[in-house]
Order: sequence, then structure tokens, then C-alpha cells
Amino acid sequence: MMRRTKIVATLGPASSNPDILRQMIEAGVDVVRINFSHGTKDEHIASAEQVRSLAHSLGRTVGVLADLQGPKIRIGKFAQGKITLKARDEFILDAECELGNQERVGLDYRELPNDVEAGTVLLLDDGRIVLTVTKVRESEIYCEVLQGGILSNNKGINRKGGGLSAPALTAKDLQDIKTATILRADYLAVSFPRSGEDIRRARALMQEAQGHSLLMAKIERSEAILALDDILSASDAIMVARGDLAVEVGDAAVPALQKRMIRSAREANKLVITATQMMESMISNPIPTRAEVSDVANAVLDGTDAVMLSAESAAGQYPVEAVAAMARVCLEAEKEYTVNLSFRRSPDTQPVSIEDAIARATMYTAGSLKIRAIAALTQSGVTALFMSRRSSKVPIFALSPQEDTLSKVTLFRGVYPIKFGQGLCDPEIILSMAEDELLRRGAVRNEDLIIMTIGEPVGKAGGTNTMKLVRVGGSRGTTQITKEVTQQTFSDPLNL
Ligand SMILES: Nc1ncnc2c1ncn2[C@@H]1O[C@H](COP(=O)(O)OP(=O)(O)OP(=O)(O)O)[C@@H](O)[C@H]1O
Ligand SMILES: CC(=O)C(=O)O
Ligand SMILES: [K+]
Ligand SMILES: [Mg+2]
Repeated sequence: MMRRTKIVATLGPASSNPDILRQMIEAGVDVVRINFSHGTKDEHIASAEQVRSLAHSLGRTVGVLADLQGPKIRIGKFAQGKITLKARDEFILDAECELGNQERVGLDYRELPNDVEAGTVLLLDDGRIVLTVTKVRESEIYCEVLQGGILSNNKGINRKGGGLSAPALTAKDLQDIKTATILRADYLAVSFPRSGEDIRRARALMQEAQGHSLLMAKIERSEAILALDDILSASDAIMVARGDLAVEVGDAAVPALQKRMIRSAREANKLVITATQMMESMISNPIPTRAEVSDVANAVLDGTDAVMLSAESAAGQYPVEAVAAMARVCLEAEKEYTVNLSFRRSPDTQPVSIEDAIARATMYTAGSLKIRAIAALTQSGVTALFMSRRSSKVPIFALSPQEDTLSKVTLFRGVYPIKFGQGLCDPEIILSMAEDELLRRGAVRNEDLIIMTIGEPVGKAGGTNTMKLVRVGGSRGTTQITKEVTQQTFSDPLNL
């Protein structure tokens, strides 16, 4: 069995050593996340290069996700690096403060005093420290400590319940979008979007910079939950960004929201990553807790495309073990029947395109006959995306000559990239060579029944219009069953 759920690993000091990174890729990393909240432009470009060249040397394709910092409000630094706050202490957040101490600390967002008032609850460091605002005086926010703890440099601040005015794209993000283009990010993640408009704006800026990334909206504000449909329609993918989201909506609300977001994303033909603290204890332990194992498995059963490692792979002691643990938990969870989110609605909703119609026919057939594999010959990857929105145990191989398509499908659940078809244009030859390629890779065996999809004429993006059932190694496609049922050519049935 091949693992269907994909693994995203955040890069950082713990994963910059090429030997560790190679082991992480071997253990199952499908996509790396470069967090623009840390590090420099040159470091990001070098990381992407390093990942691609290591993956190449291993005969693998690994996607690159560039995660913009966004308006994450952070405190400044302390003279001593950190302080300890106790309940009922007074503490001041002060945009004018240069270097913090036991009494006050700086802020990287000058507007914060305008966004809070007496009674506002502020959560620091993903909610580990809780402050209540007592009064605001110009640049100073006076607070009482509700829940104390150790507070160190540059920790994030969230307002409980959301409602901070900061726009989703900061001046730094505009520069970082250019960097993401230079390093050819497959996915560009926008942090803290409030609406579809924030994503449309990011897409316009990315296109202006000549970028070709898919746009991902990180759902981590309470406003984003209300605007989920609008955000989904503007995005290619979403991330259930549980770290900030839990702080804004309360931790207890997150599990149900995760399920809703995954279902909504799949129904809208969008991709979804489940992120943050999935294997948190593996920052300092070689094995996960039972609860973490359940968390990863439940995300798999919910239908997520991918599960993500943050500090576990960026700054933890066991980055390779964390990837391996995720891989093994995903694989096991996938053996269980998962709720089929998609077939139920198939009869009631119109396919959105010819590719969608072919993808549905393919997945329906794969579910009703003993099909070993699906080979989607694709330029843009869109047919593979539609196929992967339907839950199935049949592997979907995306065969494409396009490197950028192959590195994007790394995130699609159940889809495996295979470089194939450069310079070929005769569909008969392509289909027969694709069959050989799958045989050569051990993905299929002689006599297996497989489904192949292709667009004719060949070479045009997004033109899949043909589904074919093939008995592998048979007399090249003309076995009993193919004569009877197959070669359904849909000639524009939707009038598109
Ligand atoms: N490139 C890096 N350099 C240094 N530390 C890192 C790096 N990447 C991650 N870390 C550490 O790992 C922790 C978790 O990683 P993650 O990428 O989720 O950071 P974050 O700051 O919480 O993310 P975000 O900005 O998206 O909210 C960070 O708080 C940081 O301590
Ligand atoms: C990943 C991220 O940004 C979060 O969980 O908040
Ligand atoms: K970020
Ligand atoms: Mg976040």
C-alpha cells in the first residue's frame, strides 16, 4: 500500500543539515514549508534549491510551500532574552519601547493600542500567557497578567475573539512574494486573510511578480471562518492553521471547525492542510503521545490532503522520527473506511467542467471495478485534482512532462507525480508508453485493469476529455472489457 495523505515539513535549524534533510525526504516528506517569519531571502532561496536537488538525487519530487509572515503581531526583544510573569503582575506593551524588561516590552505593530480597550484579552505565545488590558495611554497598553509564565523574545500576540485591524499583506509580505517567485514556490500561503479579497490581492501581486504558485489561505482568524466560502472560491488551497486559530476562537472550537473546513475544501475542489502541534511532544521525544497519534489519524479520516510538522521538523530534536511517525500513522489510518464525502453529492451537483466529468466517471468506475491504478496524463494537473477530491483506495498517478505540475501534485491526497511524456504527441503511443512506465516502476502488473485519462489533442493544458480502461500487457488495450465498456469519449457534453 502507498500512503495517500501527504506530509508537509517546516524547514528550520533542525532540518538544514543536508544529511538530515535527505533522511526526512526518505522518511516521507512530500512538501517542505519555508516560513518567511524566520530567516532571510538568501536563506529561503538556498533552502528551496537544496531541497530540490536532494529530492532529485533521490528520484523524488518534493513541493515547496512559501508561508508569508503576514500581520502576526509580535512583542520585541528583552534585554535578558526573557522574563517571567506572574498572575496579577502589571505589564506594559509599548510600541515605543526599544528593549524590554520586567515592566514593559516593545511591539512591532504601532496600531495595536487603537485596536484594544480596557477589558480586551490578549494571548501571547499561542495562548500560553494571558493578559487583560486595564487602560490604554497613547503608545502604551497597560495590562494585568491573568496567566503568567516565561515570556521570551518575539513571541506572537493575538486578541481573543479576533478583530485586529491589521491588513493581511504587510510591506514585508510584498517583498517576500517576490522572493517566493524567485524560488519558484509551488504554493504561496497567505497568513491571517480576512476575506476572499485578501487572497485575490495576493494573487494579483504574485502574478505581477511573474509567479505561478497556487494560493493557499491560512484559516487562523475568526473572521476567516465566517468568510470561508468566499475565501475558498478565491484560493486553490487552505490551511487549518490551528495555532493562531485556537487562540482566536478558543481551543475547544477547533476540532469541529477542522472537520468543517476539510469537508468544505473538498466539496469546493480545493486542497487542505491540517497544521500545528500534530506531533508537538516530538520536539523533544522520539515517539509521539497517544493523543498525537489520534490527532494525525483523525485528520486523515476527516479527509485532509496533508498533515504538517512545524517546530517538530524546524527546531525539534527528532525531525526524521517525526516524519516517520506521521507516515506510519497515516498509512494505518487509511486502511479504515473513510466517510465518502464526495459520491453522496455527485448525483446532485453538476460537474464544473469536462475534466471534472471525466474525473467523476473515472472514480466511479475505479470504485465499482477491480482497478489497480489510475494514470492521469495531465498538463495542468487539474484532472488529478478533481479525481483526488473523491475518496478512494486506488492510486492516482499524475503523468506529466511539466515539472511545475509534478511538484504541485505532491500535496494532492492519493496522487503521485511521474515525469513522463516530454515531446510525445501521438495518444496511442503515449498511452502504451505510460503503461510501460507504470510496469517499469512496479506500480502495476501484467493483467491488471487500469484506467487512463488523456486529453486530445495532446499538449493542451486542461483538456482531458477521454477515459479508457486498459488491461495491462493485454493486446494493447483491446481486451474483452475494453471492447465492451470503454473508450468513452466525452465530446463536450456540458457545452462548455
Ligand atoms: N527558520 C527558523 N529559524 C529559527 N526557528 C525556527 C525556524 N522555523 C521555525 N522555528 C521555530 O519553530 C517554532 C515553530 O515553527 P513555526 O514555523 O510554526 O513558527 P511560528 O513562528 O509559530 O509560525 P507562524 O509565523 O506561521 O505563526 C517557532 O516558534 C520557532 O521557535
Ligand atoms: C501554521 C500557523 O500559522 C498556525 O497554526 O497558526
Ligand atoms: K508564517
Ligand atoms: Mg499562524
